[in-house]
Amino acid sequence: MRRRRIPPREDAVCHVSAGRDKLGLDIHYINAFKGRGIFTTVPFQKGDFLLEYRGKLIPKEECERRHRVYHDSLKVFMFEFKFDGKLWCVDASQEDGSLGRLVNDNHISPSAKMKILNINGKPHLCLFASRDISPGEEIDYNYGDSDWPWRCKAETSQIEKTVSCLKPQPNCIPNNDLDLKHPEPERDLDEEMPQQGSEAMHSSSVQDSEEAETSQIEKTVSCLKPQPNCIPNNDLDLKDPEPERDLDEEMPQQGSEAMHSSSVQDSEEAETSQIEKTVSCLKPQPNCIPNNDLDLKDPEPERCHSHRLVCTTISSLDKCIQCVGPVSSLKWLGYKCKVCLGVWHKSCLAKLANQNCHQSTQKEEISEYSGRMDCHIQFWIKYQAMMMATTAYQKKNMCQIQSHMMKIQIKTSHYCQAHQKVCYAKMTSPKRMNNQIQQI
Ligand SMILES: C[S@@+](CC[C@H](N)C(=O)[O-])C[C@H]1O[C@@H](n2cnc3c(N)ncnc32)[C@H](O)[C@@H]1O
Repeated sequence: MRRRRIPPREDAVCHVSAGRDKLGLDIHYINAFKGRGIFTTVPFQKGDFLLEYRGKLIPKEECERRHRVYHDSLKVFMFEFKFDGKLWCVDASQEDGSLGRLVNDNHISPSAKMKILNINGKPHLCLFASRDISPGEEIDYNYGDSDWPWRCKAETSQIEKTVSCLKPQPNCIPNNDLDLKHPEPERDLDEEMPQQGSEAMHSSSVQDSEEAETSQIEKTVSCLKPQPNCIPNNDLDLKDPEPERDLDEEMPQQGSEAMHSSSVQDSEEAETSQIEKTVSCLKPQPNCIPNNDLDLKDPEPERCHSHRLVCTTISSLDKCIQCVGPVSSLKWLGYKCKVCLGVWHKSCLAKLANQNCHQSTQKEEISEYSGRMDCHIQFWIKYQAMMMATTAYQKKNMCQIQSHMMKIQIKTSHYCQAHQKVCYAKMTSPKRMNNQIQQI
């Protein structure tokens, strides 16, 4: 027997107002690449309200500010849209247990469409079924026309192979470290029933209010999708609205292109080269490795059988043990052994690490040396490796991601959540960030 259908708009208002997700939906871990997704446990009819993309509603200026400080892994949770002639963003980067933020992209045959509903004068991003959906199907929608890294089948299949051994990621990761606030509270239900909401899409574009539901909105709103990894703020330019469309229409094409901002890209490029060096130290780690394991020239081997290195400012009078060269007339940043007080250039240590990298397998080296590495260096290496993995991800080099994760013995499935926590902590204080890295 067919269940009585609640009018979709009414259903949406009800759930939005209550600030809760609908029954009949569940979080599933899919794989290490795609992460989690939302799946149905009951059938849904075409047009049914499914979910609200909940988060913190922020104006354009705050959205731009967060773009500057957020890591790419957080930016994907920023959904920008146009409403009432202004640019808004729902920032769902906080792990708050809501389902909408976990809905994945599908630009080929999505099961849902995003629309903007005006509820009590405020915009709400709501997903509606774009076709009948059977139990067990994934809810997904078109994030918009962007160069989303995951939209490459070859890559995906490669990842499936490479990460097939990884354990599933936990469904909902609470993040207590966030200072971000929750979305707006409940709204009234006694509004008039609109005929349709605007469609919205994830990415750097925007969606408009119901009264301005036009095809243009659909383009701009396409960027509404949980914003792609690195969408520069200037991608938020709004275009003129298009005429309304109902849920049965095909998904609009996204107007804005999602791309990494040049600043982010540049800094990552720069970081990468340094990281390359740093991570290389994960191999036969010279930093804090006993002398007999390395070719380090130790000035006083009998007094220091195991270097304990810290990254610190070195006096201009001290010379690097490895190259024995004067550095500069000023203090320099390098590594000092807390036991023998020997000092090394970072670059010299990196070279040593590279020299030793073929002596044993990486895994053996990590397990052998990681226990002896100075905590400070562990933080640094882990952080750098994570950043490097992020760069690899953005460059669609999945093998490299695997490789970097292996180096620091973090499973890819755990990497995302660990990284997210570190990024949040970084926004608040360096100490917090260090604590997070330490917990990895
Ligand atoms: C808004 S989040 C969706 C939830 C995410 N899967 C998770 O577990 O947190 C967007 C991120 O999910 C992943 N994603 C979304 N759609 C995807 C797809 N079709 N294939 C692979 N990854 C996808 C990407 O990593 C993207 O940055």
